[in-house]
Amino acid sequence: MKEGEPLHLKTSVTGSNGVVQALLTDLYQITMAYAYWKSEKMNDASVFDLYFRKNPFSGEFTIFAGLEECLKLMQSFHFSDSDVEYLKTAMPQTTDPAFFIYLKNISARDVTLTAVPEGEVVFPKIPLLTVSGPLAVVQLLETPLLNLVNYASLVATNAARFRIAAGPNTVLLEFGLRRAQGPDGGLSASRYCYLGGFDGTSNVLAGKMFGIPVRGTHAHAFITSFINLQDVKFRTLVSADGSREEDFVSLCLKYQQQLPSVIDFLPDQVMEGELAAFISFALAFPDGFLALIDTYDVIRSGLPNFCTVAMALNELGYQAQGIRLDSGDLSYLSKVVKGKFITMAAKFDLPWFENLTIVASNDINEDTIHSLNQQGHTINCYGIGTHLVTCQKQPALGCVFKLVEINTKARIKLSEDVEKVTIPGRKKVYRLYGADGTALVDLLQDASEPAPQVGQRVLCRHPIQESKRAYVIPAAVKSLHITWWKQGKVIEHLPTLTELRERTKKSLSTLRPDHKRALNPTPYKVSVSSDLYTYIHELWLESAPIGELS
Ligand SMILES: Nc1ncnc2c1ncn2[C@@H]1O[C@H](COP(=O)(O)OP(=O)(O)OP(=O)(O)O)[C@@H](O)[C@H]1O
Ligand SMILES: O=P(O)(O)OC[C@H]1O[C@H](OP(=O)(O)OP(=O)(O)O)[C@H](O)[C@@H]1O
Ligand SMILES: O=C(O)c1cccnc1
Ligand SMILES: [Mg+2]
Repeated sequence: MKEGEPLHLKTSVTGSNGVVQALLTDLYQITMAYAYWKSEKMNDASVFDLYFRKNPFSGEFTIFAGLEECLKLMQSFHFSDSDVEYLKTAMPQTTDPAFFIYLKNISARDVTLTAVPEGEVVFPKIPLLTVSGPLAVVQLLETPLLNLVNYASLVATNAARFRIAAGPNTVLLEFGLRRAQGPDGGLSASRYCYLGGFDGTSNVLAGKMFGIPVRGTHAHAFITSFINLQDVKFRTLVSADGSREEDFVSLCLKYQQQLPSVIDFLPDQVMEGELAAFISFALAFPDGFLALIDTYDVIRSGLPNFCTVAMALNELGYQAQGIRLDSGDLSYLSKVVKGKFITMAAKFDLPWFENLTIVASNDINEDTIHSLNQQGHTINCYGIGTHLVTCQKQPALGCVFKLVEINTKARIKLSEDVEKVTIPGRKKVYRLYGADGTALVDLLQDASEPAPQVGQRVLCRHPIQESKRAYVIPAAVKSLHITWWKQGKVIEHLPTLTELRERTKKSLSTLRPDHKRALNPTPYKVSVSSDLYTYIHELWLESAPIGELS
């Protein structure tokens, strides 16, 4: 199985999550469907946009994710006999029985879904999905589509932010399953954190289902379960080349005598149980020895014990992998560890000792990583759980699903808060790039307007504020929306998770660094064409009753 390749065939788009189904919706979608049906509006031609209004985490970008799951929903969308039987009990007795026959026969075959490709960087007000089709059916899709996009995009964005904070070369592992919001929260987090730039997950089911590399170390329980060396029952290890077999415990004890003068520790202060645990782990995984060294005392016990076992492994032709720190001052301790590794490398002429993995975990968030960067550290791998998967800094994205056109007539939703006024009509979305490949602005136009052309000046206007406008001469223009679902079929190739992860990386690389910085990032411009600006404001005036003062 290739990395990022799920077990099922991509073309089949079979539902991977049985919970995602037509009934996973709010009751009001069903009651509205009934009222539409009663007034014979159910087949009115509707267009809805799904978008968010504000980037999460005080940031200025968002990663769009969840599209493949939306397409799976489209494919499986129907009400089964038992769903309909249940709905008969949930709806009032007065409900016309013919409505349930209508419900039984609906599907997404007459729905068209266009969307930004999954993994793309997106911004407020940009329709991530535009869903058009029979009013009642598209209305019924609102809740599950929002559910599938909101958390996926939020956690993918969170992961991308951790990636930016950690830099491109640090390994990022997602350790969140135990803290996630339920089983699906855990699985979704693993999938979309990988999309957002993580390198692996501890979640084994996510590894099987999505082809994400699975990684792991061991827990404090493993260390504390060993009391002394008598707990090591099988003591021998065959060398890597198979030429000899040694009593591995004795070999470790030999190095325990040699090392104090090299890395400065007192043999009577190292914890014997910890050494026994490390030895047992090394015997089980001689090629993959990575030890959790903070159970008792990193400097006095964990680190000396690690070096002892690593040297014994080395004598038998195996290279240790590294250590994990899960408490204490991670900047200070990582530097101490690195210093000792450098000493070991020099003393024994083992260059790889200098580059061993130093994993840090323990309640790490984006700010911790920025702070560690400022202080200086030698961590080259983070294991991150709670803050990543629960998105503690901002637990919801707030995507909305708004009607923008009915029977070819544009609709607008007004609000006291001008930022909440919807952008009416069926639109097209373009991203305009500068000569150096950076994204300059996203431009929304009415679908009937001609696309902006490379090298030709376009007036880009703030959708609301009259004075905010700019001329842009794009060096490249990308139409952001693709039609994914039409006439009951997925009509585009769906990328693998690895391809989506690559897209995220590439898309983020087109964004100027000041849009991505953690503190007070510059907002990216989302604008409308001059014609769309005029249209919005005309419709706004038409739709807002004039007050009378007396
Ligand atoms: N150098 C550092 N700068 C900023 N934050 C750090 C640094 N080192 C560790 N942290 C963070 O500080 C917090 C320390 O956690 P806490 O106060 O619970 O102590 P602990 O080290 O886990 O102690 P315990 O030994 O009880 O497990 C963690 O969230 C960790 O990520
Ligand atoms: O801290 P997080 O970012 O959520 O990462 C996952 C945590 O889960 C594990 O231990 P656990 O927290 O279960 O036990 P501990 O707190 O006693 O180490 C691991 O040691 C990490 O600390
Ligand atoms: O493998 C690990 O070290 C791990 C996995 C899950 C949670 N904490 C740590
Ligand atoms: Mg913890």
